[in-house]
Amino acid sequence: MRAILDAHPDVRCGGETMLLPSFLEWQAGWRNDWVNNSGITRDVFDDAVSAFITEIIAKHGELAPRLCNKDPYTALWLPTIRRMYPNSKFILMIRDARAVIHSMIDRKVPVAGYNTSDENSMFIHWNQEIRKMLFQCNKSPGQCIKVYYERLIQKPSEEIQRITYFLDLPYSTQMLKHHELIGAEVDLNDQEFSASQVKHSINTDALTSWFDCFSEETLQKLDDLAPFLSILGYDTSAAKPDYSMFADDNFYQFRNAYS
Ligand SMILES: Nc1ncnc2c1ncn2[C@@H]1O[C@H](COP(=O)(O)OS(=O)(=O)O)[C@@H](OP(=O)(O)O)[C@H]1O
Repeated sequence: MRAILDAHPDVRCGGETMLLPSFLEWQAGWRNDWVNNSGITRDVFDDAVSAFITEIIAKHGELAPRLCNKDPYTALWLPTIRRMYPNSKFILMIRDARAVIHSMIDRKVPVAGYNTSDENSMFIHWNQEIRKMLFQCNKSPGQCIKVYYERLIQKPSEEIQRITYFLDLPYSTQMLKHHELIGAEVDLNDQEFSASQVKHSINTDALTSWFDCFSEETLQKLDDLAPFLSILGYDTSAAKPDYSMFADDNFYQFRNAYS
């Protein structure tokens, strides 16, 4: 998603900072003490925190009319970020937890809170995190949209138009060709875990890469471990679900209040 946005002439996301998720967690821990007679009010602390974030985002790449940042799970801090950046907009990327967890295990992506040697606990953790992020996103109408990975890769042009409309940006066909702009408009850091895939045009290869990778026992317990999977419209009854419904023209008409 961030490479697609980077391909827009007015946008610069750049690679993951790998720092902001830990920084956001750290600053939250200090907030309990702001009324400790030190004179550091919430506003003062917000100014200091946002100054740090702005410097990192602005200076870790080229300046552009629109700056963006992509780091995993920053949506957990949506209320704090919204308060500090009232004009900010958020894209909550949603993907089948089975694919997310398979990706973390297979690529050995270290994400805080996930124990890659216990797949059941990973589904439970995903469920907790997505619940919080959906709740925050739903409480931010006009400022947060949900984008389903399974729809983005099957209907890229429609989804990208939806995203640019939400971001109040002109649609750019360059966004469909991010792979042709790597090294120019799109800066790609080979340290990023998915760099080898991002180099390709938008494709559906990763849709089914998790098939046959989980134990039968885990797959049968999914509705207990991660009830948000079916709330979000994923078929938990099949070992090899059909994702074509995410490409339906009326996909958004059938979303429930949460999804
Ligand atoms: N061009 C293109 N088309 C379709 N899908 C693509 C593309 N580039 C990356 N990907 C898939 O995105 C998954 C990684 O996303 P992220 O970069 O956000 O992940 S990560 O934070 O680095 O883990 C990762 O999923 P998995 O393969 O399941 O790990 C990638 O395959």
